[in-house]
Amino acid sequence: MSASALPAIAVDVSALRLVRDGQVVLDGVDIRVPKGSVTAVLGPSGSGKSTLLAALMGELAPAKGSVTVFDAQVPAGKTRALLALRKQMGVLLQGNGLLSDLTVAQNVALPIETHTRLPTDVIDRLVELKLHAVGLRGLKDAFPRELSGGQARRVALARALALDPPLMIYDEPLTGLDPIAAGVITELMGRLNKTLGLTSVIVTHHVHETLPICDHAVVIANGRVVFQGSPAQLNASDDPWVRQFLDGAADGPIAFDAQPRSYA
Ligand SMILES: Nc1ncnc2c1ncn2[C@@H]1O[C@H](COP(=O)(O)OP(=O)(O)OP(=O)(O)O)[C@@H](O)[C@H]1O
Repeated sequence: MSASALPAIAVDVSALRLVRDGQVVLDGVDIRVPKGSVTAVLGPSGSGKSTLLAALMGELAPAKGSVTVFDAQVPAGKTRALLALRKQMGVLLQGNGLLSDLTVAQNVALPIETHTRLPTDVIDRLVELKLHAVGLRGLKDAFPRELSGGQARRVALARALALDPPLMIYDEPLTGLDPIAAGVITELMGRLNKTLGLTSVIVTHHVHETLPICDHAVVIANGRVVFQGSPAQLNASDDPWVRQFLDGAADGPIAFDAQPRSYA
């Protein structure tokens, strides 16, 4: 699908209920991710952000409701249809998942070699372009153990971009990085979204670092969406759930040690 043929809503989550081990994690969740946006999915630890991503990637089937990505319902099970949809998603998960025995270039080449039959010289050129996009062309022959945390995350980002997916999904991309490396990754996520014409969904609790590159924000708490709108609207919100999360207050409606709720 060419970028211009994509629908205006990249990800549409409707009346979604997600259950893990008999416990309702999310219920009645409606989220619309506008095409071309950088959308932050925010919420306290254990609120269900990663569980939502699992549904987006077809790893967890809805107990109720639906998830569509570029107008296609996310298929259940490890089907061919799911594989095809997953090729449209570049995913940067917590931990970089780089293979330690492979060089930087070999790590980035892996998805291209797996999913295409392109000749080696074309793959080499594509890898060079992806590494250039994250500012690491000079490190193509390095091994993961020789990289700093920020460099390793940039390599993982180049690999996530390898197949030119129109949708990027980031799960806690700033975790474990020092403030400078976190700033570099944040700037890259925003710049790549713009220059490559992507849609990005960033799951994070790094609110203040991430919001400046976002044009849409969703806050999840207590198993539901408590806010959806622009970063300016988020900052202006006086909703007690939103305020407690943004201000990092110990007292408020969000329980510090929330128990999962029973599946009714
Ligand atoms: N694989 C799993 N099996 C069973 N329960 C799970 C599983 N993964 C998460 N949960 C439960 O689902 C709830 C939501 O967890 P989830 O990891 O989605 O939250 P989160 O908002 O991503 O948290 P964090 O910010 O700490 O990563 C928690 O109660 C958690 O214990």
